[in-house]
Amino acid sequence: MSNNRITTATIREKKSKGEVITMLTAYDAAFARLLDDAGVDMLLVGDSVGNVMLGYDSTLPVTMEEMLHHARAVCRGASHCLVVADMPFMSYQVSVEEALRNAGRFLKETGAQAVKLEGGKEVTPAVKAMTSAGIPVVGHLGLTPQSVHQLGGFKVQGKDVAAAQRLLEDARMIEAAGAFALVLECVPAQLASKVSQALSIPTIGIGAGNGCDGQVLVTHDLLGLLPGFKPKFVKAYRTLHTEVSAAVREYIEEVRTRQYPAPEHSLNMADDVLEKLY
Ligand SMILES: Nc1nc(=O)c2c([nH]1)NC[C@@H]1CN(c3ccc(C(=O)N[C@@H](CCC(=O)O)C(=O)O)cc3)CN21
Ligand SMILES: CC(C)C(=O)C(=O)O
Ligand SMILES: [Mg+2]
Repeated sequence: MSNNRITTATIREKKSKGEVITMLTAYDAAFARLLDDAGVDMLLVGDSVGNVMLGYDSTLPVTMEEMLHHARAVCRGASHCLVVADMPFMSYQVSVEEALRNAGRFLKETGAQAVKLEGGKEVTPAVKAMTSAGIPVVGHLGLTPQSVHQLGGFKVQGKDVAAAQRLLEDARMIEAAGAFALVLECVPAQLASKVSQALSIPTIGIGAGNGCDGQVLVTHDLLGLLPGFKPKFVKAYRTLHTEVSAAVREYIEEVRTRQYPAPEHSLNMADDVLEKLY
């Protein structure tokens, strides 16, 4: 571990100092290097890799092997920020033993420094086993996409009194189980603020308002690389899909009209060698 690497302690300290934590998703080494160099605090190898990179229509089909493959690539590209690997659906629900073994694979086989898993009270035995084994854990409450079929769609969570109270209780239990941070996805801003004040560990919001201790976003959403996907909480800081499309159209046109490759892109042999060719 290098000396200036962001650690779970750095992330906890940021909350006590009132410094806002920044987190983005990464799925490959090239993006990991760009985001790391830009100074983001944490990278999440999200199981959203299923939607964003693998063409699935949910996160449910994503496997351990796929997550390990992407986590390895991200860790090769990231040298300063803290890398968190998302545990895929069914890698931590069956038994605590299986959960612990799978969490351990991320630290052993990829270089990730922490894992993230979705859920409240029901996952606290797994969170305890992991943290007892020295594996830092990030929790995830609110809209938990691995439960999309049970939730009945991608909807804001914790809107009524009972649901809000349950979420606050789950948050307390995840903290007590040893998690060092907690993602809150698609919960009312007022509830996310309350949870953030009630916990000593930092909350990291996505669609959870400005009162969280940090924010996370899917990098491809902030760059506008996925035309058509625009939930209310997404801010597209650029519209790169139009840039990508324009660049590729130019390439196609220049190749077809023999403008590319131009002489400066061609590799030549020496004249005396050329003369000896028949
Ligand atoms: N590219 C990408 N970005 C994400 O943020 C993301 C993924 N993929 N895949 C995994 C999950 C799925 N996510 C989603 C998907 C859809 C909505 C959505 O349609 N939200 C509605 C909420 C409607 C309501 O209840 O009011 C919205 O309009 O914001 C939200 C989060 C977040 N995650
Ligand atoms: C949206 C974030 C929190 C996530 O879990 C993912 O990208 O998989
Ligand atoms: Mg996820």
